[in-house]
Amino acid sequence: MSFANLRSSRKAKEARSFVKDAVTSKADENLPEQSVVIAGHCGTEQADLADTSMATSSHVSEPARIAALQVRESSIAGRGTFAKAAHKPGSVINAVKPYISVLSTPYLSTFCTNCSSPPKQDAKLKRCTRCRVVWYCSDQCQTLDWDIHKYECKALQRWAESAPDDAKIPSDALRSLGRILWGFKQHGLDREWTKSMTQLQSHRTSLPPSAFEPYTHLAHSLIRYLGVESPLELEPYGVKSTGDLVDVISRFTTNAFTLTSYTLNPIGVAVSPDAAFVNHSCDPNAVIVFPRVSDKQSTEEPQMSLVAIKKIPSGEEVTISYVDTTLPRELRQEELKETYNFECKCTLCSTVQYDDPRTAMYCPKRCGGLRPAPINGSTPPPCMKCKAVTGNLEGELDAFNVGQELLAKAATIQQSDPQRAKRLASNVIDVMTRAGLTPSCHPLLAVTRLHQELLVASLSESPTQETLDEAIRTSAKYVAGLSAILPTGHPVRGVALAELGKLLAVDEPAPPTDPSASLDRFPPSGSARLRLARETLVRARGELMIGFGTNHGGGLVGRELREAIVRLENELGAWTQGVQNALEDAKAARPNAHRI
Ligand SMILES: C[S@@+](CC[C@H](N)C(=O)[O-])C[C@H]1O[C@@H](n2cnc3c(N)ncnc32)[C@H](O)[C@@H]1O
Repeated sequence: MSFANLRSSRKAKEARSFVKDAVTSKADENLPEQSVVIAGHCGTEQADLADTSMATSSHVSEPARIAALQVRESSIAGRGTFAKAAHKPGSVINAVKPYISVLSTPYLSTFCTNCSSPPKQDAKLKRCTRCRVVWYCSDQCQTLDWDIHKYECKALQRWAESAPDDAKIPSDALRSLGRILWGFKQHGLDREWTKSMTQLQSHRTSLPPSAFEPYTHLAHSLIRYLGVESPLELEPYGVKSTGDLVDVISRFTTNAFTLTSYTLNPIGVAVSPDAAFVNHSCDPNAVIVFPRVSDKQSTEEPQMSLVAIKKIPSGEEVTISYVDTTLPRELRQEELKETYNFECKCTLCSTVQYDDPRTAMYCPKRCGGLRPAPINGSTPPPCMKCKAVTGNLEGELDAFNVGQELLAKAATIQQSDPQRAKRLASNVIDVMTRAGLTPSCHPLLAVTRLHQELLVASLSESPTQETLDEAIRTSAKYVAGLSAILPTGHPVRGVALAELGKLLAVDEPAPPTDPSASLDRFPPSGSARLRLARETLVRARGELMIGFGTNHGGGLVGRELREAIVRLENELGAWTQGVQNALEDAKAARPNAHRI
């Protein structure tokens, strides 16, 4: 069930709330200064929305972004991107529409192929009537995409005619490569578009043997998808040899970004030379996000935005992470080697991190200290505070192995059998927690995330108090784990906090009749819960203003939260007002009571 549905159930209750007068919103007082008028109890909704779009449409202008960055030789690797001015956390260093973006197959009918937006409210996407594969939110988006889709459309139809039933739509990689090559043909081989794309790094001469088979397979499929029958027919695409074809594929795999929805769900692939010269660090000073810059549909979306999450002095190299930085060193290194062909030597990777939260366990004697997770075949590391060593090494190693195995299993069946996946996740969490893993330790953090997603998805139109509270507790554990690893303002942290805040703000289906009984339990009930929801949402919004860019108003999630905070303010006001009314009513009914 979506948060939107849960929110609408809260709205129904608001209509029944016992407010006497309009309640003044206090949300403004706690929101960052640059935020504009908040849609509130008075003021027309239209006027407020206009303000919002004005504040958020001022993303980086063309001259500003050219002035902001410099690409030059880097001490990390090859070419790197350097800041030409100082940046604060939340500063949008660059925001551009990618050269190509492609939606993953499950999202083709839910997002527009041109602007990656979901349909406007009460509207539907329109499908291309010829290939019946891609969908658009407007005629304008369809027209703009036609330059490339005119080639793609025929290729998709041809592919479907000969493909088996379960592969009627080519993979994301194949559709992306098709768009890159048609781009070369459409723009011209001597044009800026093509030149920028062919300047991107290729690993053709240093590909590991493990890449030969997938590359060969992709090359064959690409030739079939393009519908070419002889090598000569590849020349208009700038491909004159097998080596050229390997270059195209390698440039794509080395420089592609995951296209995400505004809440960070992966929905496809994007490539842009404007972002491709940013090197990797496991402790980066910036992120790439797709925040949705304006509340309005825009053909300029998706805006691929490079946002500072730490202070970046002028002249410093800008870095992002190519992989999930909540993973421990070995797993990050494995993925970087496999996909990007390098060994990371950043500080996090090259120095021994005894206190790395990604591998932290509690002291076996529970003295309050932490210790690194044991590794198969090595002496178990002692607690860093009291030096105690585990007496249950085998049990702990088992917990890690079982955790990793069951995480993979639960992830595989999460769509087909969510109930079983939920039970599996819950059991694994128990095993790992009993073994002493901290909430940030891998794979406990990953299983907690999966469990939280499954719990939220299973909340029905009328969730029970028990299921809602369990979702809140799991969300809180996930936020705690993330907060130990990611810096303040990291967009993943901001979105996780926003999810927790929204869950806390959902109507309690069956709150305890005596609210004082819930004072020391988590989550609390009644007004204490609403206050916690508000605090969490305000904190989330502060972090989103960094992670999705201050100029972007914290992205669409940040802008949505601003409205959620106002609604909560009103409701909290209603509680206070209601209690006051009740006290006044009681006093009026007993005029002489105070004389007793
Ligand atoms: C998206 S490109 C980044 C720009 C690249 N340095 C260039 O000169 O075009 C990714 C490639 O850069 C190199 N690279 C990026 N970050 C690196 C790092 N931290 N250590 C080593 N190589 C890195 C790797 O070869 C990787 O496949």
